[in-house]
Amino acid sequence: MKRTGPEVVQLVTSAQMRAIENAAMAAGQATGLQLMERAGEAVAEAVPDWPAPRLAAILCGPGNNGGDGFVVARLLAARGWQVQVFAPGWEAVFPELGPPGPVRARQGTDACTNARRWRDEGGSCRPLAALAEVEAGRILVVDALLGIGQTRPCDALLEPYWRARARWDRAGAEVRTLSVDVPTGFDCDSGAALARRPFEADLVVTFHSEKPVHAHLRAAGVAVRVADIGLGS
Ligand SMILES: NC(=O)C1=CN([C@@H]2O[C@H](COP(=O)(O)OP(=O)(O)OC[C@H]3O[C@@H](n4cnc5c(N)ncnc54)[C@H](OP(=O)(O)O)[C@@H]3O)[C@@H](O)[C@H]2O)[C@H](O)CC1
Ligand SMILES: [K+]
Repeated sequence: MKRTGPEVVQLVTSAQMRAIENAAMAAGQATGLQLMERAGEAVAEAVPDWPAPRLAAILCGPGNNGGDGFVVARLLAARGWQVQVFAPGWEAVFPELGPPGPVRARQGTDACTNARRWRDEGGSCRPLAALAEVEAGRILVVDALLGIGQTRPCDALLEPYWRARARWDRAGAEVRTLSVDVPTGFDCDSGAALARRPFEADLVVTFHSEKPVHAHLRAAGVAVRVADIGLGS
């Protein structure tokens, strides 16, 4: 987080963020894949070191936010977490997800590279509806459904999570939540809700600089951490 004064936080819009990323990539400072790996590493570093048994339920959306999620899945599995990925739109990479649905991940993206890497290293994916089968226990939910690219209502994406979350809470589960970059259900530049119940994160890990939505979240008492992913000042 860049401070131009003790109390002033410089916010960047989603368009400015993309311009910064594109400029860094064009200057050869980093590739998109390297930026995504650094983003995933920063999120994994923010994960509490819970004692086992501990499940990380990683919700991976169809864009590069979901790509960050596949990096986090790989890193947490390597650290001994039980990891389950729930990934709408990735049927082309994970046939076990069944026939394609309304959400489609684009092929040939950095996210797709990480989705394939998760698959090739033995990882699997389940539909979001399979959250209903997750036993109540010690659960970390990583929200990598939508990030700075969300633009329209996403209640349908979040509904399976809220249904499972109600069951876990009734069963007394210990649930912690972490959002990658922006909680799903918020517009990055206005902070406006894009869902009746946006994802509620205990912690949001964003990259390079806060966006306007983060100022709203901090004002509402949500913890926001800014990770440096090597995009310079
Ligand atoms: N190298 C990089 O670009 C890095 C990016 N980081 C991470 O990337 C995201 C931004 O990724 P982006 O793909 O631009 O956007 P999102 O992942 O947030 O989502 C866009 C995709 O989701 C679809 N979408 C949008 N709204 C909805 C919705 N309500 N329901 C379903 N699907 C939705 C959208 O589809 P369209 O039809 O709108 O095209 C896109 O497919 C950023 O937040 C970071 O997490 C890395 O952190 C750094 C490197
Ligand atoms: K997110």
